[in-house]
Amino acid sequence: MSIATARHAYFVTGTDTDVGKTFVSSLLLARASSQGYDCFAIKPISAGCSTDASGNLHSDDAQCLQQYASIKLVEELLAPIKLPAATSPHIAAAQVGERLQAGRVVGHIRAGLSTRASRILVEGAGGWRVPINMQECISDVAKQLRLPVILVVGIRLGCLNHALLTAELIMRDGLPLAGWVANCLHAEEPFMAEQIETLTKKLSAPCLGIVPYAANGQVADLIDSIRWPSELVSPAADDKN
Ligand SMILES: Nc1ncnc2c1ncn2[C@@H]1O[C@H](COP(=O)(O)OP(=O)(O)OP(=O)(O)O)[C@@H](O)[C@H]1O
Ligand SMILES: C[C@H](N)[C@H](N)CCCCCC(=O)O
Ligand SMILES: [Mg+2]
Repeated sequence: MSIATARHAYFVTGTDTDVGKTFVSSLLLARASSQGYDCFAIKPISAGCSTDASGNLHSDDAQCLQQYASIKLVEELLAPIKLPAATSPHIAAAQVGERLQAGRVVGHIRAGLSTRASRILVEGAGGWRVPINMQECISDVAKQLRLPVILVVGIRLGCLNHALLTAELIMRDGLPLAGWVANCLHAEEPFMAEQIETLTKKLSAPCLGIVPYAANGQVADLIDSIRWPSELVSPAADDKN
């Protein structure tokens, strides 16, 4: 049974590509689903898609997000732009003779956002300043959408600089940083606790969770390691937002 509450939508970015944006988004969706919320995620630009036997492009990220969503979007809303090359979106688009435009990407996302749900995520592509063409970045898409941002920090050497720079740019771009997630990419990481403590002290947004390394890649056991930003306020305020 689903529960109807206020609608909370977030743009999910990361300190880099491969830091766990899809993994953490899946976890948030699994948590929202388990709590009875209607939820889904959109992956507006998928680069590095495989081609199936019928010649159709397939986005692993989109399929993963769809698996944990309680609302199943049609493909055109779930993953509107699919590109074969596993590289920056502007290069992947040029490879197929296309040029992406932030305004058009936003149009696709808005179509998806018109679907009714109370918990929604939009997963970026790579990090905050990844180009989608030579003038615009994925951050311009987030800016036009005016969505609060969730920053996934892949905990590894170098993440402090990447996280602090990204948070600074998100705020300079005028968007609220709704929270950040420490995602443990490795089972063992020297000074992991110290790195997370540093981020907790230096980032001016709440830590939504410390997601442990999942040796089996399963998210089901981890849904209590993370919170939606809306859970940090009282349940009454949550419904009014
Ligand atoms: N906490 C974790 N435990 C175990 N494996 C993880 C964890 N977080 C991420 N991974 C794995 O790391 C890889 C990269 O994660 P993911 O695909 O979520 O990154 P991403 O930031 O979404 O990348 P992209 O920029 O391509 O969208 C995946 O194989 C994922 O399963
Ligand atoms: C193909 C990859 N998995 C992502 N979807 C796109 C990553 C773009 C990174 C660009 C960069 O920062 O150099
Ligand atoms: Mg991803």
